[in-house]
Amino acid sequence: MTFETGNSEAALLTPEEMGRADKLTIESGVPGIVLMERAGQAVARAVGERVATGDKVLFLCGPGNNGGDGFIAARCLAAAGYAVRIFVLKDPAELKGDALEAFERLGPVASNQCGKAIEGDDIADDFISSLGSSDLVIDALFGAGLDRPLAGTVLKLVELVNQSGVPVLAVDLPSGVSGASGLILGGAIKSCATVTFFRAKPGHLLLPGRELCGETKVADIGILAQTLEEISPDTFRNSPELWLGSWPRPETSAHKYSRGHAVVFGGPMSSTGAARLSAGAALRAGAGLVTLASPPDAMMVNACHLTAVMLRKVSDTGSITGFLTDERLNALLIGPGFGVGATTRTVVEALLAANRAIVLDADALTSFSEDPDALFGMIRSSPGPVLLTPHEGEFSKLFPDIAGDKLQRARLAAERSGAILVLKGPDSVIAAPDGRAAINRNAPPWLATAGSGDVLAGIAVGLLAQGVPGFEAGCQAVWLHGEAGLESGPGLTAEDLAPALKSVIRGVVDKSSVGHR
Ligand SMILES: NC(=O)C1=CN([C@@H]2O[C@H](COP(=O)(O)OP(=O)(O)OC[C@H]3O[C@@H](n4cnc5c(N)ncnc54)[C@H](OP(=O)(O)O)[C@@H]3O)[C@@H](O)[C@H]2O)[C@@H](O)CC1
Ligand SMILES: [K+]
Repeated sequence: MTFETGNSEAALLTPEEMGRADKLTIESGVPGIVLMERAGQAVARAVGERVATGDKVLFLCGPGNNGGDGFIAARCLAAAGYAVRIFVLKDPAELKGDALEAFERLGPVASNQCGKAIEGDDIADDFISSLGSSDLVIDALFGAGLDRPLAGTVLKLVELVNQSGVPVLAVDLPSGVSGASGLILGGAIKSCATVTFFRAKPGHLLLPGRELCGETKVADIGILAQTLEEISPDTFRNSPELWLGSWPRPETSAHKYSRGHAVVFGGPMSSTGAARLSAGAALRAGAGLVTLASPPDAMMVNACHLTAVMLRKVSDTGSITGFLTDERLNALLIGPGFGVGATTRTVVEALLAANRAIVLDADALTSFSEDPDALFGMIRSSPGPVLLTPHEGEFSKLFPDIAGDKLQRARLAAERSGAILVLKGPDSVIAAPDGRAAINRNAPPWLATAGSGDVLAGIAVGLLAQGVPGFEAGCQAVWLHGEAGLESGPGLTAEDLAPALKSVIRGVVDKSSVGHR
């Protein structure tokens, strides 16, 4: 993979990769304590945006460098006139390296305002009384170095902070949240804001971690973007920076055939709406033409509801194969409302043999629950890009033995199936067999409504028809779908999404046109 500017801006770093960025920067001549100063000062600025001079700010500082960032911020805020109180987890005599240096830089603040959060196996009384009267808590217990579940008195401490109702600002990550996976290890701080450094971490975007971060701010601490070339991260925030370069911008001379022809395979008379939702979305996503391929019994009901989307009768696999001899039909979608069973498996096999870009959704996935390997074998022999768009239920049927966090599971499933995996949900993950993965965060909860997935699959096939590569098409589709959900607002139904795409696409086109006018 070439590491381009967009990738750099959208890159997410695991705690391990962040450690490498830190190490490379230190090796290039920037001392660790300088990075810690910048990190601590960024935290102090974020505090200054939330509480006023004179307010009581309580610091909880852990034994590592996360605690060190806390000491720096505490020194800056004390100097600025805030009523700072610092509680350390371990005896300061046990601090090492940059964290020790940061503690020493506290000077007189250390002797006047510092106490222990834990005495023996109990939470210190002094901490409990200070917590109740604080205006803000700074969680500088654990960040990237969290390596086991919170337990014992530390867990009690975290629970006490959460129960206090005092707002919390987290340094790097809310303590207890894994930066790599967003999972909660044992228990975790619930913060209203988080300040992280250089680049966000997967745990800031994946649930449940994302919900505990509050508003996440990424502070520049002087680590250069070039550092990423060495690290070559393969996890990204799903945002236009990642895929704007692949956005399908029609040439001035474009005609409808040059913008691709998507085909959506629809189901029987009793379930035709899903495929129509998909077809309408494919057209909105920019495919030049969209045809709904309908079984004979559903022709009338489809004909009554379609206008710009074309209709074609296909009665069996033979007539589908005949239809696909038209090579202009370059992207196919099957699944929404199609029906589950042997016929679906046969049609999917024919489509995968037809060497087109394909989206397999809903019933097309469920039909292979008994024998997913048969599907993966066919995908591997199909030269065109294949997108699988399961929700969690469909995923667990196709990949019953794949466990782990959402990012790991999507990656493993993409590798096993040979397809681009779009694992849907409030934090959808798009993963490619080559290891790239993107995490989406713009989907509002009101997108969880009947037909919403059919629209997503339709957007994806519309983008594939325009020649967008598989991974980017998956990322673009998920992002556009989320934005359309935001644009439509609470109370939306799936029918609202395709119309809402119009202004969303205008926004992307405006961004992608910069420099092209
Ligand atoms: N990288 C960068 O570029 C920069 C990084 N910076 C900052 O450094 C932070 C990372 O620092 P870090 O590596 O020292 O780890 P950190 O999060 O302080 O925790 C380690 C300590 O926690 C302990 N511990 C762990 N789990 C525990 C548990 N469940 N329960 C109890 N204890 C537990 C563990 O203890 P031990 O295993 O030794 O008992 C160890 O002592 C990073 O988040 C950011 O804030 C900035 O300064 C700017 C530049
Ligand atoms: K923290």
